[in-house]
Formats: sequence, C-alpha cells, structure tokens
Amino acid sequence: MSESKDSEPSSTTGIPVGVVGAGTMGVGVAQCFAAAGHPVVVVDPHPAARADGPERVRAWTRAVRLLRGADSGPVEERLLWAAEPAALADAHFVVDCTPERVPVKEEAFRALDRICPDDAVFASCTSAIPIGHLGSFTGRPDRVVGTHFMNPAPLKDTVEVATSPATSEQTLRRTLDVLAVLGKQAIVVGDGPGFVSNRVLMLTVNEAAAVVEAGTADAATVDRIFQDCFGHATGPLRTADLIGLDTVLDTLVVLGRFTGDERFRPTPLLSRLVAGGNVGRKAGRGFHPYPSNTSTRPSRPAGADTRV
Ligand SMILES: NC(=O)c1ccc[n+]([C@@H]2O[C@H](COP(=O)([O-])OP(=O)(O)OC[C@H]3O[C@@H](n4cnc5c(N)ncnc54)[C@H](O)[C@@H]3O)[C@@H](O)[C@H]2O)c1
Repeated sequence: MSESKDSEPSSTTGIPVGVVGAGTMGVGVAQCFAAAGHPVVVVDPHPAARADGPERVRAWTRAVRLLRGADSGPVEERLLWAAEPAALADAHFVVDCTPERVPVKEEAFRALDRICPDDAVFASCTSAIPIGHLGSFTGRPDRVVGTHFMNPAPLKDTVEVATSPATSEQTLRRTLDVLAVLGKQAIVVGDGPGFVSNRVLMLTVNEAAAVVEAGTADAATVDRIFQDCFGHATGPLRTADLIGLDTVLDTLVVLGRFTGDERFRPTPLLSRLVAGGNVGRKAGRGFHPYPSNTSTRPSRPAGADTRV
C-alpha cells in the first residue's frame, strides 16, 4: 500500500458522510452512519428511491431499537436526500452503493473525484469490482477502499474491507476508525474480483441454481441441505433472494469479466427469474415466495439495464 502525505482530519466522529445510491444497501448504510451521529447526504437520481428512503430508514431504526435496545436519537434529522452528486461537496467519507454495473460505478467515481474535498475517502460497497479498477477512475487511488457491508447493514456487525495495492495506510486507518464508530468490526483482505466473500458465495449460488434447473432438488431442499447439514442460517438460494437476484446476476457478470472464468456464467434459471421481475425478497418472489414481504418499488428503474 502507498502512503499519502496529505493532512487528515483529526477525528472521524461526526464527519459529514455521503452515500451514493439509496437501494437495498445504501439505505441500510445511511442508517448506520446517521445512527452513529454523522450528518449524511444520500444521493440517488431516481425519485422513487428518494421518496421511499426516509420510511425505510425509519423501519431499520425501529428494528435496531427492537432487536438491540439501541436508542440512536433523531436519526432521520441527520439525513439529507439529494438527486445530484453536487450535494456531496462537503462529504469527507463517501460510500458508493450504486448498482453492481461497471460503467455506473466508473461514472460515479469520476463525479466524486470532481466534487468531493481533496481529503475525502471513497469507500465502495461493491460486491465484486476490484478496488484498484474503481480507484483508477479518480485522481486519488490511494484514498479508495472497499467497504463490503453485509445485508442488512444495520444488523450485520462485520464488514469485509478490501485494499488495493494503491490504497494508503492512512486510508485504511481512517476507514477502520469510521467503521469502529459504527460499531462494525472489519476483516481486511486484499484486492481481487469478488474479494473473498463473493468470489466463493456467487459460485455457490450459481451452482445451487444449476442444481434446481437440472431438477436434482427444488430450492427449498437445496437450502435445507445447507441449513441442516452444514449449519448455514438460510442456505444459498434464500441468501440470493435477500441480496436481490438482479444484484446476484450483475455480480456474476462482473466476476466473469474480471476473472475470465466461465464458471461465473449465470445459470439460465437465474437469468429467467430476473427477466421475469422475480428478483427476490424485495419483489415478493425469487427462488422462494415471500408473500408478506412484497414491495411495489422496483429494485431498479426501468431503462437502467446497462450491462458490463
Ligand atoms: N444487496 C446486497 O445484499 C448487497 C450486499 C453487499 C454489497 N452489495 C453491493 O452494494 C451495491 C448496491 O447494491 P444494492 O443491492 O443496494 O442495489 P439496488 O439496486 O438495490 O440499489 C441501487 C441504487 O442505486 C441507485 N442508482 C442508480 N444509478 C445511480 C447513480 N448513478 N448514482 C446514484 N445512485 C444510483 C438506484 O436508483 C438504486 O436506488 C452494489 O455494488 C452491490 O453489489 C449488495
């Protein structure tokens, strides 16, 4: 890792934070920062995402209070919702939660580099895009780091932190300090497509879908094997439904692109489910049905389907 010589803010507590993308992860990550006392600007160009955002943050705050007994004060008052990245001009720590599409993230990082203060750190929630690749679209690759929050971010205490060879020690230190303020512990890994978690998990999900497609077992049985035999909490296909099958599909495409490995070619069943709008829990149906968990908000606006 290279060492940056610029001066650093003396404290990470309460620094203005930006979150780019108000989807499944962005809302959860924004709630984590606001609950820890940070003023947060959340940027999403899509009006539906901004309209739903405050209620989804409230729901997470209620869930955290109920499950953990934590009272985080006026969480919603610390959040500002914006359509344009220009609103991030004062953000000193920004978390990218845009879709897992390479061109979308490249453009987002270019914009952040133009807009944010020189000392700002750019952290990406990307599931699979190498951090070095994202850093190369900025003039500050030493200040770009991976913060792969887990879903749902307000209830998951561990973050996979990925550093590229260009990420400075100071950036890593600041990132670990910020995560500590959120009450998150970090597991630090090197760079590479999918890092550790998704390089392994996505192959498992893809193979689990192939097993269903082949008729060897249905989705419930596949998950039960993982739950009852291996002690997994939910199994690979319920995990995929929680992530969002659109995001799983995008992540497989990214992994295929950056590894060149045919094993990441999405199973046709997965592609069919996404094409049919059955993208998992957020749509009320994926590999499994979620009748009481339906959402009318599409996971992603129509027309945003620019695959890598
Ligand atoms: N879903 C998961 O379980 C999970 C877990 C860990 C990491 N991730 C990663 O987090 C990132 C976000 O995933 P998600 O599941 O929240 O996706 P999502 O599709 O639910 O949300 C993406 C949001 O980004 C917005 N968006 C689109 N283009 C944008 C732009 N140019 N600028 C700002 N916002 C824009 C969309 O309107 C949408 O609200 C991805 O990189 C994904 O791989 C997802």
